[in-house]
Amino acid sequence: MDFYGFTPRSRLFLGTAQYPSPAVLQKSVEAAGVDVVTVSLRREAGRLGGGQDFWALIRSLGVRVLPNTAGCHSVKEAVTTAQMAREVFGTPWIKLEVIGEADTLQPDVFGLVEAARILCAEGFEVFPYMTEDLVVAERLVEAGCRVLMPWGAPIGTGKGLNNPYGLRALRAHFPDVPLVVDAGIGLPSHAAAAMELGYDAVLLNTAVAKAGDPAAMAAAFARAVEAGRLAFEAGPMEPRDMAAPSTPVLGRALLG
Ligand SMILES: CC(=O)[C@@H](O)[C@H](O)COP(=O)(O)O
Repeated sequence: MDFYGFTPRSRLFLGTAQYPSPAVLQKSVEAAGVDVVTVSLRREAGRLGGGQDFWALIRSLGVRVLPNTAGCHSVKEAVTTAQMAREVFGTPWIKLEVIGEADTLQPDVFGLVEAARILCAEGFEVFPYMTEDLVVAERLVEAGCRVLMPWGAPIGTGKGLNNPYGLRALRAHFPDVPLVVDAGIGLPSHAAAAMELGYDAVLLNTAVAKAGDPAAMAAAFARAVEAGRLAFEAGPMEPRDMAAPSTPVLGRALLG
C-alpha cells in the first residue's frame, strides 16, 4: 500500500485540530505513532501570529503533513487554499474538502470533482474527502486522484460507519486504489471495522482530540487499526445464518 509513492508504517492518519493544548496534541501524535497528520490551513492561518507556533510544532513532530482545505465551500476557495498550502508546507499533497451542506458537512461532490481536476492538472496529489458514491469515485479517479477518502459518517459526529454496504462496494470496485475512511469515526471499534473491510487506512480527528485522555485514546486507535488490518489479512470467516457447533461431539458421553 502506498499513498502517492509514500508508504507509512502506521495506517492511522490523525487530524491536528481541537486538542486542549499543543502539548496534548504532541503527546497524542506520539502515542498514536502516526506518520501522517492533516492540518487545516484556513483554520490555523486565522490564528494570532499566523499560527507560527503551531507550524513550528507540526514541523517538530517529524511526520508527513497532509494539508487540508477544511472549511472551503467553493471550488475557488478550495483551489486557492490548496495553492497556499503547497507554498507553506512545500508538499504536493492536499486533502481536498469542498463542503456542500452546512448541517452534515457533506462534500459537494460536483465541486469536489471540478476542484480535483484543476489541482491534479497543476501537479497536486489529491486526497479527496468524498461520499461513498461509486460514480463520484470514478470521476475522481478520471480526474487524476490516486487515493480516495470516503466518509464514515459526517465530520465530528463520531457515529462510525454509516453505510458499511457502500464502503464494501467501493472497496470491491477499486481493489487497487488506496482507500481511506475519513471522518465520523468515534470509537476504536469503528476504525477496526473500517480496516476489516479492507480499507488501507483511517483518518480521524475529533474522537482523539475530544477524548477525556487524548493520548490514551490515540494509542487505543493505533492498536484498533492494526488489529483490524491483521484481521483483514487473516481472512475473516463468512458469516452464516444457521448455527454450526464449534465443538462437534463425537459419540456420546457414558454417564453413570
Ligand atoms: C481533520 C480533518 O481533516 C477532518 O475534517 C476529518 O474529516 C476528520 O473528521 P472527524 O473529526 O470526524 O474524525
